[in-house]
Amino acid sequence: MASQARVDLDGCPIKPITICMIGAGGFIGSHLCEKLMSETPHKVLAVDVYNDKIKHLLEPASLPWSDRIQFHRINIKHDSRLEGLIKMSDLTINLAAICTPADYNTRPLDTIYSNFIDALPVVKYCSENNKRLIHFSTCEVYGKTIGSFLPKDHPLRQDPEYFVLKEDASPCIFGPIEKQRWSYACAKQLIERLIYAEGAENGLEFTIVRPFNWIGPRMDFIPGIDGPSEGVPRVLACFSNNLLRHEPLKLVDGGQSQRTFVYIKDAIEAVLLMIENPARANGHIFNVGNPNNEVTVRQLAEMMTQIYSKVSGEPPLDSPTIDVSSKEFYGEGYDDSDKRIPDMTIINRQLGWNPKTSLWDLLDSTLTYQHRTYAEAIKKSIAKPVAS
Ligand SMILES: NC(=O)c1ccc[n+]([C@@H]2O[C@H](COP(=O)([O-])OP(=O)(O)OC[C@H]3O[C@@H](n4cnc5c(N)ncnc54)[C@H](O)[C@@H]3O)[C@@H](O)[C@H]2O)c1
Ligand SMILES: O=c1ccn([C@@H]2O[C@H](COP(=O)(O)OP(=O)(O)O[C@H]3OC[C@@H](O)[C@H](O)[C@H]3O)[C@@H](O)[C@H]2O)c(=O)[nH]1
Repeated sequence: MASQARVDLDGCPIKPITICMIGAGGFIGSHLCEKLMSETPHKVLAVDVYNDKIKHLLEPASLPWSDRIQFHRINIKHDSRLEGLIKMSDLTINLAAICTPADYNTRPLDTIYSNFIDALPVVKYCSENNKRLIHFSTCEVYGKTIGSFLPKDHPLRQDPEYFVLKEDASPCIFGPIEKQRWSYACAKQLIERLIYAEGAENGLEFTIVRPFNWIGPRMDFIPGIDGPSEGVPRVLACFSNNLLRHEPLKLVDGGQSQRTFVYIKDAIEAVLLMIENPARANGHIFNVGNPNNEVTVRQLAEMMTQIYSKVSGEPPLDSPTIDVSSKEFYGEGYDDSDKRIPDMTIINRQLGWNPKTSLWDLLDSTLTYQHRTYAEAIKKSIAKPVAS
C-alpha cells in the first residue's frame, strides 16, 4: 500500500497517525481495526479488556501490519497507563461502553458509570493534552419521537418533522426515572454535553458519532457458545441464536418498534472519513445510519427467518415467532424507542457519506457468517449431556 498516494476529501495527502482506540476489542472496534490495518498506514494502540475479536489481527507476528497494531489489556476504570497512551497518540477513539439494553434496567449503576463516569478521564486527558477525540455516543440520545405522543391515527404521525432525527434540531425525549432503560441514553447525553462544552470552553477538538443500529459479523455473542447462556445480547444476536437453535424468535411487546439497520462495513467507511478529514469532522455530531433500511422488529424477524432458511438449507418452523412481554424478557423498568430514522444532511454535507448495502444483502452476508461460525458448535452443545 502506497501511503503517499492517499488523499483526503480536499485532495491533501493523508499523513500516517497513531490512534489510541479504547474498546478496540468489541464489535465496532474489531471492524475499525481491520479497516485501518488493511487499507491505511495508521498505527493503532488497541485498548480493551478482551481481544478475542481482534486476535486475527494480532497474531501471527508475520502479518503485514504487525508493527502497526499493539494490544493493551487495560480496564479504563482504573489504570494509570491510559493517559500515557493518549499522550502518545494523535487521536483517541472511545468505543468502550456497556451498550446492551438488557443491562440498562437491570444494571443501571454499571451502565451509568460505564457510559459517563468512565469516559470522563478520557475526555479530560484529550482536552488537557490537546489531543483530538472521536467519541461514540448513540442514536438512543434521541429517545422517543415527537410523533409517538400523538394519537395513533393522527395525520402528523406521517410528517417527517415528527419522526426524523436531526443532530441540531431534535429534542432528547426519555421516559420517567423509574423506566431505567433510559439510564444509558441519559449518561450518553451527558457525556456528549460535556465533550461539547470542552470544545466550546477549552478548545477540545472532538467528533461525536451517533450510530443507528450498526449490525454485522462479530456483533455481541451467542449465549452458551461465546457468552453466558443466560446473557441477552442485542436483537441481531438474539434472533441469530434462536435461528441456530431452531427456536421461535421472541418478539418483545409484539415487535412493533421500528429500527433502521446499517451494515457495519458501510458505517466503518463513515468513521474512516471522520478520522482522515479532521477539518470537516471536528466540532460535529454525526448520525451514522441507513434511513432506507427501516423495518419493524417483526419484519426483521420474518426476513431473518427467510434468509436463514436459504443460508442453512433448513425449513423454517411452522410458527417462527412468539410474542413475549418486555417485563418477561427484560424485567422491570424496560421502555423502548418507537422509531429511529437518521437525518443525513450533516454527514452528507461534511463527508459526502452514504450507506450502500440493503437490509436483505447485509442480513444475507451476516447470517451466512453466523451459520458458518456457530452452527457446528450449537449442534455439539445441544448433543452434550448437561452435567449434573
Ligand atoms: N453497535 C451499535 O449499533 C451501536 C449503536 C449505538 C451506539 N454504539 C456505541 O458504540 C460503541 C461500541 O459499540 P459496540 O457495538 O462495538 O459494543 P461492544 O460491546 O462490542 O464493544 C465495546 C467494547 O468496550 C470494551 N470495554 C467496555 N468497558 C471497558 C473498560 N472499562 N475498559 C476497557 N474496555 C472496555 C468492551 O470489552 C468491548 O470490547 C459503544 O460506545 C456503544 O454505546 C454502538
Ligand atoms: O430477542 C429480542 C431482542 C430484542 N427485541 C427488540 O428489538 C429491538 C432492538 O433491540 P436491540 O437489542 O438491538 O437494541 P435497541 O435498538 O433497542 O438499542 C440499541 O440501540 C443503539 C445502541 O446504543 C445500543 O447498541 C442499543 O441500546 C427492541 O425493540 C427490542 O425490544 C426483540 O423483540 N427480541
